[in-house]
Amino acid sequence: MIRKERAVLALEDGTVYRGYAFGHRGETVGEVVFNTSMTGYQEIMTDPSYNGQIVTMTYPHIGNYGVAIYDMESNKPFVRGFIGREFSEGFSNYRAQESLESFMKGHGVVSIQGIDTRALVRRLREGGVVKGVVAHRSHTHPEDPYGEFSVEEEQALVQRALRHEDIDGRDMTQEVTTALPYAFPTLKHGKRVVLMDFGIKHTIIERLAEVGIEPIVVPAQTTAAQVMALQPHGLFLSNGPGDPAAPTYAHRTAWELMGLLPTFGICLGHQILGLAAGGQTFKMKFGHRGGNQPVKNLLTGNVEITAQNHGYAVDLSSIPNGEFVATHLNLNDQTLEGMAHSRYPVFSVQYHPEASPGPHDSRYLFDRFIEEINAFEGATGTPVEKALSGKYGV
Ligand SMILES: NC(=O)CC[C@H](N)C(=O)O
Repeated sequence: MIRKERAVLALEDGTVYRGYAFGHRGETVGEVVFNTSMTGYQEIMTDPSYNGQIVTMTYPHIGNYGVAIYDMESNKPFVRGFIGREFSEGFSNYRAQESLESFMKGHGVVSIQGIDTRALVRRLREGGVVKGVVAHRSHTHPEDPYGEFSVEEEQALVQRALRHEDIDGRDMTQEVTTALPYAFPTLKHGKRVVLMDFGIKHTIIERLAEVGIEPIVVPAQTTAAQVMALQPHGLFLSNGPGDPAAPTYAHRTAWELMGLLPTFGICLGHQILGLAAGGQTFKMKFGHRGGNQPVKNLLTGNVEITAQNHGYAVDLSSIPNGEFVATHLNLNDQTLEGMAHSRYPVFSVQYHPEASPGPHDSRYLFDRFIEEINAFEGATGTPVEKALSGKYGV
């Protein structure tokens, strides 16, 4: 009989799931969320937007194609922990260099498998996301990693989850943004776009480069004056972790630049545009995380199947004076998925048009961005006059 090292997942509501240790041996705490993608575990783990979260994959078998260096969305995993029904120990993929477990061990990702992930996801859907602790028995009882935790020990882990700081209200962009600006070299000379890095995924940079954009990636705290000093043709606001209401400096920068540059925002970047315009965001019960979220494009009437990863949404009705209008809606719960400024070439989506992992239905948004940049450049007058000429609005 193979003896497996024990582990538990203890939630702040007192629920304890007993399973087996996987990945780096230790103990971890974070917000427990679920993702319904069937593939893309590596991209999910390395997406900085998951900073502070422990991700449960609903698909029951994870890890069988290993981990490949080309599939990194950033330089390391940002998930605080990973939960699966069953993780593969081996892998079969000519592109891969290592197994999921060796990747997790190399980067300190504490994980648990062998729990009833369907029951866990039902709980998160019904009660909303909660904080939780994943603890490996080998961490506290190295002499007997195969034994059970006592009820007292499990209750202490529940208390640890309860005491953990909420994501709500926390500015986490500071933890993931680049320390220094850097340029992304492209083969052909392209349009210069300042990319505010709140926790950028590499695939977004690649999609921008593909349409002829040369991004200059700058730290989240960069001011509007510093952005303009780079003489860009456009502005991009990236995805990122945490509560979008917290990084108020970013709302100010976005507000000061509104109308001066063609602007595209994705996910956290979309939320920041809503907040910059005086609107509000709210925390959703369990968010949207997966690769098959249906979104209606209100401009074309098409339905796009989209990749998503967010726990907050913009309340469009809270934005004063109809500054932004809805362009995309989620067909599952009717929340706002995209908006455009009523006068300026400024638009954004809550979902991830770069996918990775996910369908490619929404890639046209990158073409739209370069079209807006080219049109803005071709127009005459001051930046505000160009933006106000009305040619580039919805
Ligand atoms: N992917 C993202 O940019 C996520 C945005 C934000 N942290 C949210 O959870 O809603």
